[in-house]
Amino acid sequence: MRELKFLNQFFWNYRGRLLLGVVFICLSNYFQVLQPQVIREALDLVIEQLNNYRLYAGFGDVRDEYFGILSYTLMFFGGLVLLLALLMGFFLFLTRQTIIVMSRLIEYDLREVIFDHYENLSLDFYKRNNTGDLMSRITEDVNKVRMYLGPAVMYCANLISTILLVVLAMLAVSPTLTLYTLIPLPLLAISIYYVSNVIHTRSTFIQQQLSKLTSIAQEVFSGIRVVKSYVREEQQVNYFAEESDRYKNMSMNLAKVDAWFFPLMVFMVGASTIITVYVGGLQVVAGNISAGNIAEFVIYVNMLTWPVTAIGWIASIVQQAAASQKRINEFLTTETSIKDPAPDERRALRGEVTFEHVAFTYPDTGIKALKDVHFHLKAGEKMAIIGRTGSGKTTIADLLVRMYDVTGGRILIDGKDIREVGLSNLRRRIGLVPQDVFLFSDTIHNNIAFGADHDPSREEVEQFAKYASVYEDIQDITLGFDAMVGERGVTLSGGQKQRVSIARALIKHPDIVILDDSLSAVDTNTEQRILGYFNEALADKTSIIITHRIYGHLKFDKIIVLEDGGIAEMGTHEELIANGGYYSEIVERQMAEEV
Ligand SMILES: Nc1ncnc2c1ncn2[C@@H]1O[C@H](COP(=O)(O)OP(=O)(O)OP(=O)(O)O)[C@@H](O)[C@H]1O
Repeated sequence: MRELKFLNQFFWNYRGRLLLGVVFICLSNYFQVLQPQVIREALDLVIEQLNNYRLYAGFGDVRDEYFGILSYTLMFFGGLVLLLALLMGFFLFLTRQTIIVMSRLIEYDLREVIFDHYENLSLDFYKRNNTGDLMSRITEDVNKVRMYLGPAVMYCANLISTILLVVLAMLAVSPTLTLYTLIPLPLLAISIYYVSNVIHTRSTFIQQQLSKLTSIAQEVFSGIRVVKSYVREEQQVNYFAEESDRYKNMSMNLAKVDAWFFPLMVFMVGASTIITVYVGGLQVVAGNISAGNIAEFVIYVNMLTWPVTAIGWIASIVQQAAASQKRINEFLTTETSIKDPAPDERRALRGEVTFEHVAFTYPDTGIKALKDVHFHLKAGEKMAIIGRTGSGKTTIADLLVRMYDVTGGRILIDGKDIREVGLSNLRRRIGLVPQDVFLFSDTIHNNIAFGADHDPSREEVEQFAKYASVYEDIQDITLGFDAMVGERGVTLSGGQKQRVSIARALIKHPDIVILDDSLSAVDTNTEQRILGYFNEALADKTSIIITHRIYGHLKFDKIIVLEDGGIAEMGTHEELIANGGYYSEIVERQMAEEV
């Protein structure tokens, strides 16, 4: 329950609504409790009038008069009960409008807080936790917490005020009858609590099985090309059927327990009613209470049924909410490992990059990705990083934008340790085109404009698409720049995606550009055009190009060859050719391929 304390600040923010909600629920219950009293009065009066009516059996006129009074009285009481019901309903409406609306507002705030926190967490957090888990905490767990914020709070206030008002009204009539009537109710609360718990446990398993089914289906449909080409349809159907069967059995088990819920409730309420009628009857005979009081008590018992049943239900909701809030808090208390020392910093970078004996070990796997990497790039210089797969090239790019912090040595930009410069400013000023291109499910225009700090015009977006050599490709698509990409849109080829991603990085007007293997899927002519832009428009910008291929079109000031996380070769094209190492090997291989 400690976990739920976190939510008190949200209750405090909406304290006005909460307080009003409690007042409304008390008023609603007050009018509800008046109803049985009116009914009792009506019943007692009817009995009395009936006796009188019978008494005047021989006196026609007086009899008729009594009959008139009786029907008038009944109508009056009927109207009164209706008025009370209306008042009760009106305040119940206001209760829901305050407490349930409050819970929805808190749910919204909570989601925003979690989303905002998620976004600020570093990449290693995302590597440690899978996306499904992150999603379920922000959706399902928040939903469960919402049940506590709204319904549980409302039913709890309802429970307390109903019990208080009803028991006070009952005690005013007969303490003995009250005691007898209330005996079965704690039993009802306890049994409902147990049944609710069993229902909850089984529902959780069902929920898990359902998400398993969903992910199986999703994976099969996403990988349908592989499934079809390996003729594995039947195998997948069987697997799905097996899991589906398990889901069905679990649901059947739940249905059995569910079936107990209402009979149990009806049984307990029935027992309470019988006791009331029996003990009440004895009291009427003894002259302690009136016959109308029995009817009044029977209505009270019915009034108490739902709130008492709700005890078990509330307890179950609170338990689930506490478990969910614990999971949410786990992430909310996770601090980002990448701190921003100057969030408000905004300045251009000159573009001087220095790696001083940089070492880096991935935090979770312990893989030593970089060892003693040492180089210096003057502002405006162009550098290529070449190396076998897994040699640490991407790691260099990630460290430069502080996706991770170095574990040894330091990285300087314009002579300053990057851990001391503004993180957002650093990322804003570096245009990184990552190796695994990701485009949002949005229009091509918006995907490119995403990179800009301002809201760029169509002309500007088109201009950068031209620089990235993807303009003509986009023109060939029916909707052009307004075409959607992603799951429900056009499918761009690997090379087109890479170039859209380059346009997105360039529209930032970055001071340092890093291309991480971003030209691997483009042909030589296109590559030539893109690199032409680097030679001309970006001539004074520092550029780092990670590649498996040698680009003859761009004159690199420095080329480094990485091997097992360390620099194996470093120099200009001519120097490295003269060296006769890995670099000259690929140059030779590439030349042979081109021939
Ligand atoms: N997020 C990560 N967590 C743990 N280890 C990682 C992570 N990313 C990369 N590695 C490991 O670090 C090493 C260097 O990887 P890196 O991606 O920098 O290589 P690369 O030279 O860019 O390879 P490629 O040319 O295939 O893209 C590899 O051994 C890789 O397995």
